[in-house]
Amino acid sequence: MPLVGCIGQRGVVGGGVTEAGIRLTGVTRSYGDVLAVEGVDLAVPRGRRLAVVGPSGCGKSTILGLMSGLDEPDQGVVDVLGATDQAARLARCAWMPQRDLLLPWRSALANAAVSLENRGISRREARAVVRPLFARFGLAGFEEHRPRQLSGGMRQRVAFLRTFVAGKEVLLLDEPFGALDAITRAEAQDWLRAALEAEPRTVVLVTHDVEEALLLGHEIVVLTGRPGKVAASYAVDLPAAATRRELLATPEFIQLRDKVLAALEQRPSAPVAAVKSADGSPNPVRRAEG
Ligand SMILES: Nc1ncnc2c1ncn2[C@@H]1O[C@H](COP(=O)(O)OP(=O)(O)OP(=O)(O)O)[C@@H](O)[C@H]1O
Repeated sequence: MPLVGCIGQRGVVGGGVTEAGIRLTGVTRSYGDVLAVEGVDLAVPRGRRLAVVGPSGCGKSTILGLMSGLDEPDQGVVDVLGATDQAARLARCAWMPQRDLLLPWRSALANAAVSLENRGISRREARAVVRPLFARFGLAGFEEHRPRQLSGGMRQRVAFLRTFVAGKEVLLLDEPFGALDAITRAEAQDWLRAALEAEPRTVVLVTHDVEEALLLGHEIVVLTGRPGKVAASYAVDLPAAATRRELLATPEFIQLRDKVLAALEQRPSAPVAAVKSADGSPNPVRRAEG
């Protein structure tokens, strides 16, 4: 599998996937006096990738926690692949946090295999499953290295591999590259995108980085400041480009980035065409206009 192939040219939201993925309807969650998110409506078609951006503290991680089944809303419904009860949501979701949380005493291989072992697969079998994936994840030759012997980008790849082999259909990625320097982060984004193109999952990515949202999401949702509400959403429909640099320089990329930034800063931007969910229904969010 090429790690970075031809980038851009994603199918638009509405590209024929009809199965329900994740749907939040009227979701509100408070922590004591703090109203974290209010009346959130979101839909992620199965097999698609939603990027969630918003100001710090607006409830992005709260939304992931609700999807994952680790938390319950005060109001509203969280449906993950047809399941609304907490345990069933937990069973469907794998979570990748910002920090890699690798076990320092375990090799990269043993760390990546941990999620399989947690599912009751023997250590030997788990490692045999994970080992061939190391090359595909750009980690060949580093199987026996301890986390401290790996670069930040490599550690994140091991963490992602661990998340990926957990066998869950939904991947919840909470600022997975937030701790990486700019160059490593760019490589990690290209790599993750290629990995998800090769083996699609239903993905929700929380990020502060608008470029990352454009590069990795099929759709982007912008939240308001706390309490987080959906302010706008955008389909990501970019032209084909041979390289990341070319893609970032296309008028489509620049325009969309400006629209998302404008929505984040709550300043006017050019009108945006309505986005449709993959099942053909309008995604239940307000659009940035103006
Ligand atoms: N378990 C909790 N107990 C109390 N308050 C919480 C809890 N989880 C979140 N909050 C509060 O809810 C609000 C939303 O938090 P959340 O972490 O979801 O925001 P975020 O958008 O992910 O933030 P950041 O971008 O800074 O990571 C914040 O004010 C936070 O302090």
